[in-house]
Amino acid sequence: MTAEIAQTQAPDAVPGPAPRVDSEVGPLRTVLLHRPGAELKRLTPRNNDQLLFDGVPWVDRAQEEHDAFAEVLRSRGVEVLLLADLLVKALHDDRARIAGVHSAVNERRLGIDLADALRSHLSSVSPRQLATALMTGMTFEELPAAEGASLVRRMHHPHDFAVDPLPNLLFTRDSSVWVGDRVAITSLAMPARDRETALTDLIYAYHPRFAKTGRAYGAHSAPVEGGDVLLLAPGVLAIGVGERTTPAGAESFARSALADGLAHTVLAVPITQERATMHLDTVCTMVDRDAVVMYPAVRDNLFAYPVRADGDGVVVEGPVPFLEAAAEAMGIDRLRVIDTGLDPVTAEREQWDDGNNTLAVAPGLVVAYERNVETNARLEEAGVEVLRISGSELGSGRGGPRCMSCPIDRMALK
Ligand SMILES: NC(=[NH2+])NCCC[C@H](N)C(=O)O
Repeated sequence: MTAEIAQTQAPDAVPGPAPRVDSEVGPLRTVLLHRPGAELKRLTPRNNDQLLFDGVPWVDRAQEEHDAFAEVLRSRGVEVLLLADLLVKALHDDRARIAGVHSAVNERRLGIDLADALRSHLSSVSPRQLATALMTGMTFEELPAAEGASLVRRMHHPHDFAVDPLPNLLFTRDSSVWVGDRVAITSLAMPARDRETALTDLIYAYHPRFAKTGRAYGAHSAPVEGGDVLLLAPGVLAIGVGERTTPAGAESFARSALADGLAHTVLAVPITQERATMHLDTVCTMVDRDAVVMYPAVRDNLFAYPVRADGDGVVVEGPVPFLEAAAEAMGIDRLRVIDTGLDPVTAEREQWDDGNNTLAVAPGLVVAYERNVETNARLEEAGVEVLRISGSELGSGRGGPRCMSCPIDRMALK
């Protein structure tokens, strides 16, 4: 099935109970992906670091790899929603259009006149053209011709960005996260990704499918990224705190989840503040209801600060060993760590290539990059079924199957 056919089939509203996500591994019903598009063509050796890519991907191949990823999910009965389709649909609402235009036009960069010209241009184009501009960005050379002189236009290089592209939209995990039947619009730490949440925000606000969806983490002030949020079990969240999510982000997310009754325990987990471990899900993902795959180098030194509700406030304990705190909060004897037993160099290489970043389709069934041969073999030895996808190009953005997916509906665990 092509992406084109799939999009025309995605219904605006689905009958039945409201979608919800209470775990990392409950059978996956619906997932949000973003098929990478022209925004990846904006990457050059001069801007790729700033745009958080480690190279310049071959875009056609990245799209093929992504289509194959989506197809693997569909073959397992998962409904795949594509972000661009949802965005176009949402932008049919005038309020969404205003919000979208507002998010794209940066007066500090453009100056008042050019900003006005861009605003009126973007307000006049079709929803699809506006969606493209919002995702792909615009260079100065692509701005509409305008009357009168513009110093800003004259002095910028034609290839400078008037509206920044969003190549990291690919990683839908980070810009929104479902907890129970609510969705939280996150607050992304890096300037290159900041505007992504304007798009997820307007999708959930104006796409008819989400008309009844409530919000979590309404404040979305301090940085919290979805890659740091793990739903270990119903009512139990782990939040990585490191390069992206800050202590303030973890605290306010925890407070709001506890106050809303979406969680009874939130484990704040410090992780090393560096690119290789930018999110908790780069070192640890769940592969079964009581099992995780974890980067061996962090296994014995992951700690957690358990946060629980206490009257109107919270109590904070710890630090305590993560695995023990998690098992206790989850009400199980032990949270198993799949013993990858890898030598440190192989482990480091496969961690970098997102070997620990798996997406569970059901308990004991995960999608993983094929290149992480050793980690995948150990998962299979431990009884986890691995659906392999290729990610030679997708991986240049440093994200694996979990990063590239935002579950919207999972069945309850029995
Ligand atoms: N959940 C994740 N691990 N996401 C990976 C995001 C990768 C992206 N290039 C970034 O640097 O932000």
